[in-house]
Amino acid sequence: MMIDYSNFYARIAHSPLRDWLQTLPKQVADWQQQQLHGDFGQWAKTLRLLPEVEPSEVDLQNRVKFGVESDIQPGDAAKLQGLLQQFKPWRKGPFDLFGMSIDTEWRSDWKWDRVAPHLDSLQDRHVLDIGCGSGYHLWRMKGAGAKMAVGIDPGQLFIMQFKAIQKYAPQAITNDVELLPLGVDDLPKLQVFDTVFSMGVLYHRRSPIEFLTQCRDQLRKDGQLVLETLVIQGDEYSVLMPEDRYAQMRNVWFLPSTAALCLWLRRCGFKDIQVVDLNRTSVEEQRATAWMENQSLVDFLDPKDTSKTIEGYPAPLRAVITARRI
Ligand SMILES: Nc1ncnc2c1ncn2[C@@H]1O[C@H](C[S@+](CC[C@H]([NH3+])C(=O)[O-])CC(=O)[O-])[C@@H](O)[C@H]1O
Repeated sequence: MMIDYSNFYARIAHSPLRDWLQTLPKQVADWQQQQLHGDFGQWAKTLRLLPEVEPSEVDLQNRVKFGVESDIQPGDAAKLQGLLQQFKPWRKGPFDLFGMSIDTEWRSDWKWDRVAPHLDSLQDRHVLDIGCGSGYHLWRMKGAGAKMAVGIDPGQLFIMQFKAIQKYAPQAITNDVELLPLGVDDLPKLQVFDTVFSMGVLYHRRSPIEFLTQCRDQLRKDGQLVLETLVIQGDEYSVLMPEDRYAQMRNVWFLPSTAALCLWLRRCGFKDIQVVDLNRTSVEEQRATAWMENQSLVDFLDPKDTSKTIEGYPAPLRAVITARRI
């Protein structure tokens, strides 16, 4: 029932991430022993049943695609589809495996398209994605030239989905892209990453200032932060805290204006702070699909006025902000 991260530990032993080995293996071992989700055993079994298939083609530059239809026997294709459906709901993607499209709730590729033009080159960089979900963007970071793309996320179904996709990545890539079962509070101050992404996480944190400080503590000097989060319209003193749910999401705490967020970033030790994108989330970008059959954004907006959530707050508006560590 264990997930084996020993290849990853060996991979980072001779990399700038080597100091992580002082805490990481023990944290992961404790997690495997104590904190596994009730369905984890079943998920691990599903993972082991996935058919062995070698991809003849890989595309991480325009999409996340491993293999084409002719790489896989029809029987195995049906088996693959059935097994991957056991990891529903698939929220972040889409993924293209041997001609099969995993059509996820989110078009995470659209988010990538908004972020990518504003990145310092990822060529040969060590990159961290805090709260990476199923790891869709990790693959795109690798596709953009990163030496290593490492994600952390405590969501165990996301980890299983990532492992299922990773199984079909060629060996040369597999070792450079990893998702670790950690929350942001589990990270030591590594101060080594060239780029730190955190997309869709800040509003889930009770203490956003502490969170921004934790992001900074992973960056080397002059390293780039890429922050994507929900914002509201307003001046530098405007911040929304929902009374309870926001667009039906629990655990939503602070939605600042972009001006307030820039102020927070200045106070947290960042420079070169730029709001590079502002986007109202559309019901085409976040919607129910065959791979995520639950309710989605259209159900979370006021049917009479879609500029509002069903709770009466401004509908989701997302900003991308880049900054560098002082
Ligand atoms: N303490 C924590 N530490 C790290 N991650 C956490 C923590 N708590 C929750 N998460 C993770 O943060 C992610 C937020 S989703 C963004 C995914 C991707 N980045 C995207 O931009 O599409 C957006 C949303 O669901 O609202 C989830 O995968 C959580 O498991």
